[in-house]
Amino acid sequence: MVKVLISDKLSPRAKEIFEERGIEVDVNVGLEPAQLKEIIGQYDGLAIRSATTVTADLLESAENLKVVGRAGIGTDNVDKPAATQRGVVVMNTPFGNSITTAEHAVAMMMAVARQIPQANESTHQGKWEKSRFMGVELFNKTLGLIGSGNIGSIVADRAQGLKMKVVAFDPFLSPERAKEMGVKKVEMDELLSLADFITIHTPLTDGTRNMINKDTIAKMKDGVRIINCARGGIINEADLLEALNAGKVAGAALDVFEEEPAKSNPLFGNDKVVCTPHLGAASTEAQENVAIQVAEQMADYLLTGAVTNALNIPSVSAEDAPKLKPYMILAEQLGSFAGQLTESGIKGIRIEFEGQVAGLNTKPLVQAVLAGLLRPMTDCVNMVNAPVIARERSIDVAEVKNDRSSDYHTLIRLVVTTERMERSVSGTLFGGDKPRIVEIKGIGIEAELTKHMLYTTNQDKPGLIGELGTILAKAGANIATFHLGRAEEGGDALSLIQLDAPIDEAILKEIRDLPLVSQSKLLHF
Ligand SMILES: NC(=O)C1=CN([C@@H]2O[C@H](COP(=O)(O)OP(=O)(O)OC[C@H]3O[C@@H](n4cnc5c(N)ncnc54)[C@H](O)[C@@H]3O)[C@@H](O)[C@H]2O)C=CC1
Ligand SMILES: O=C(O)CCC(=O)C(=O)O
Repeated sequence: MVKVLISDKLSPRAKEIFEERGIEVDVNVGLEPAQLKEIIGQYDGLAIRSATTVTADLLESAENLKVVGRAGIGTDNVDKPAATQRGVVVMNTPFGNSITTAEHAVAMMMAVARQIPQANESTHQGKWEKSRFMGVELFNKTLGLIGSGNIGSIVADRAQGLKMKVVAFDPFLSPERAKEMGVKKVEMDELLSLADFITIHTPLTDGTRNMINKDTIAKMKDGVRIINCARGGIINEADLLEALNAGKVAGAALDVFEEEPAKSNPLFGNDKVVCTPHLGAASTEAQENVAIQVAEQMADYLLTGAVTNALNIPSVSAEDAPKLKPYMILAEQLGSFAGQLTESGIKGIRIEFEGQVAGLNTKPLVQAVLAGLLRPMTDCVNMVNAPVIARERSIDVAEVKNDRSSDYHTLIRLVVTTERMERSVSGTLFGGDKPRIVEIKGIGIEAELTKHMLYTTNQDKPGLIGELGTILAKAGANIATFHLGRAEEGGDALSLIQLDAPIDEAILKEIRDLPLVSQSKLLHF
């Protein structure tokens, strides 16, 4: 019998749905990691919220596990690459708690504007401190929205109802969507300088971790108020505390913390800080929505193989699957390569299929490219919803097929046009099933994309390889493979270096500071 464990507090509807579908369910909330590891081997499915952390170590003991279902949005508590490697589908429920979380952000903004929690506590103590609690109005103030996806766009709508002006920074926000939302699309620095209130609605990724720090706070208006109902770790808590103490930041409202559960935190006890214990999604309605949705999705997958809202696998029919499998990996890698390098709004992409691949069902491949491309920007993208998300973000997607082969018997080329540039990347299959990159920005290069890749563009001049090697050796970073390509002798060149382990930002900076280097970035696959 199929067996599921619910390891976080979910609405009882989830258990009922599993049971109605003939699935055995255990509910065991609050397990220590070691206890969970001990029992996880019995289960085909694991239903969680944010308290359970699904690590590579846990997955090693999960020999029967087929699906992890997150009743909620953020899946930063799940090691998705490790789950993918073990063939475990990771699903989330991308929309069930968006309204509730947006409402919490608005409530937190009001609470910090009028010091409601502090005034509440004082009044309960019988102090009647009318003059202590002087607030500010929201009317006519500028709200800076960082991240304008599902939750951010609802917050923008509600804030406009309160007659606030909304400016938004989101690399994926198109001018058309900004207009539709009634917000002004701005760059990050402009947002920081304009906003009276700043609210964050991005996932926690390598790109957003520590985004609000000493430097970004310095660019904010004096007396700014900051709201974070997204994820801890996006705001540097030590830097925020310093800015609160210096009076630069007038108040902060935080639902999420660097370390959760947050039992102690340097910001606790600070009179300018309003805190809630990760309550963004905590409404009866949202919890009912996400519990029902996750149970239905997991039951469908476990009983019929149907896939909805999966973050790490494509939806493909059983017949096409074996033929498409190596191409799916290649397509996702090409998208991910371009997505990780893209730092401005994408206007359009063109996917060209040449030779053998042009004769296959390329629809899932387009979806795989899009999912790879959009994943660095949003937790919610999967092979199924990637085209919808691309459409919502006004990204034009064009597909070109040519069954004649050129230099390679089969080739996928991705061309991404952003607000600033056009970038192409192509790949083929070696030996019928081994994905290889064969071209980047018109420059020929042959490389396998593995877990940690250092991508560098530079001028083709003697000495660079030695300098790169020296920096990496000094940092103890082992080079597994080294691939080079150049447009012409002495011209633009690039390298893809496969590393055994990631390198930190300081080493990357050293590489970027080399006179011959124009760009260097660590990519993960
Ligand atoms: N406090 C709570 O209980 C809850 C927190 N969340 C958090 O809220 C986050 C956002 O949720 P949704 O709006 O549903 O996700 P979404 O995927 O619809 O929107 C996220 C947006 O952030 C943008 N983004 C990514 N990197 C960015 C960057 N560096 N700068 C500016 N924008 C960037 C993306 O382009 C995207 O538009 C989730 O990832 C989750 O971590 C979600 C639900 C409940
Ligand atoms: O499940 C919760 O309470 C948290 C929800 C959340 O953070 C999410 O959906 O990303």
